[in-house]
Amino acid sequence: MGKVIPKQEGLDHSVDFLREGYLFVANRRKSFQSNIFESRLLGERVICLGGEEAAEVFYDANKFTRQDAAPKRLLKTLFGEGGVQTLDGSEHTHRKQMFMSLMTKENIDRLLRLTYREWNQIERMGEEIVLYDIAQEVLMKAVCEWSGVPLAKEEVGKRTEEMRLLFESGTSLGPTYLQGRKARSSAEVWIRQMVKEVRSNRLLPNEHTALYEFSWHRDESGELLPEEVVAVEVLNILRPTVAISVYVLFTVLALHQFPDVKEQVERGEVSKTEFVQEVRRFYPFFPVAAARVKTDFEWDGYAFPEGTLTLLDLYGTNHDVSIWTEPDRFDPSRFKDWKESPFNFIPQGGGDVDFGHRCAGEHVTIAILAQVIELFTKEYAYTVPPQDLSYSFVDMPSLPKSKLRLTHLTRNQ
Ligand code: HEM
Ligand SMILES: CCCCCCCCCCCC(=O)O
Repeated sequence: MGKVIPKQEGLDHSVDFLREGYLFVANRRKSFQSNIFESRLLGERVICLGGEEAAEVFYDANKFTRQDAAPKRLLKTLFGEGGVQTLDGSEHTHRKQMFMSLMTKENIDRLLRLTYREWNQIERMGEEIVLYDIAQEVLMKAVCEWSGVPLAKEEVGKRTEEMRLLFESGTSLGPTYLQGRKARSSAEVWIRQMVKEVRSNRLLPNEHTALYEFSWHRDESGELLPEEVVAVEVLNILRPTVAISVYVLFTVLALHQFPDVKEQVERGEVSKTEFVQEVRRFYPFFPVAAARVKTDFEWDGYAFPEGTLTLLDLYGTNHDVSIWTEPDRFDPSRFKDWKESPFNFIPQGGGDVDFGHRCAGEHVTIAILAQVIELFTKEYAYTVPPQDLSYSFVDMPSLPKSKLRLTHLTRNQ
């Protein structure tokens, strides 16, 4: 008889999850003094895990499946139906390769040239700007061009807003959630129309762009993907890239709030990449990853019954005291002698990126944020006027309340 998993009593704690957000799992791991506990969420028994060893078992594809793991409400807004996040086994590996074929160094450099050009075309220099909005338009214009997706000037606002709604509405209730669903169906219609035009040679995107590669991708049996799936997958490139705007805010916030660390970067004592790693570790972004137990197994003496929904605490693992000394201190130098493992630093998932569900866009994210550090330490001068820069651990995703207003933004000659 296996060990009993510490259990949070009570009927259903979905409200607690929404009320405690990023700290829901971490709070209970602390109160149970355990890296595993069970609760009831969304009307079913859920096992919650955290820490490096737990991440290792969570990413074992023999133990966990992604089928029916993501809650329906996230499929209707954030992820879409039938995307790579929901696949397993060889079907997943084959579809993941379609994403990873875009992530070559030369293709990422091409995206960086596009984001650099868009940063340098910000119109409202000198006046007050809201960095969250500006960053989203910069990233949207760049990633659409990178992906071969035509985006007319007059539709930039609408399509960027739709991407924002996809990643902001997943955990909202009521009207915002419905706005998120509407944004998803509108965005999918938009891309599906393009796929039709690509497949009838009326629209000719370049090779090595998402629209080209995904429209012509052959699945394992040599078939083209249904166009609604191509739309979901193209949006799995556009939406997360626009979502990097959240990390852009936290990167500029960190430069502002930790001036001594900013000087270390400017003096080269801390590298841009180390700073970016610490931004991805320190700030809350993706809270948990979800999977289901594939077949009964036992880990560390605990029984995992087939079909059980299991959550991995991403934020809490990046702040786990048994992995990180003084986890709540912003200190990029901790990455100088960091013992890298696929399971102890997992802001964008863990495990293997080709054969597992680790984020396909991690290198893109790091590259874009390193460019932001270059811009906001060397190439731009700006003032951060008094504003509410606090961010909550309850909102998912979380943001500085003011969305980071900047004034007197000018380019250093
Ligand atoms: C260029 C930007 C990005 C792209 C193209 C991208 C794309 C993807 C894709 C396709 C997946 C599914 C991988 C799979 O199921 O095999 C994924 C997973 C994931 N991404 Fe990203 N993403 C990007 C940025 C981000 C950002 C900014 C975050 C925020 C923290 C993030 C967090 C995650 C997480 C947590 C997962 C799930 C990992 C898991 O299922 O275990 N991604 N990403
Ligand atoms: C429980 C899931 C909560 C989702 C809130 C954070 C969403 C960020 C998504 C960023 C990457 C992406 O768009 O796939």
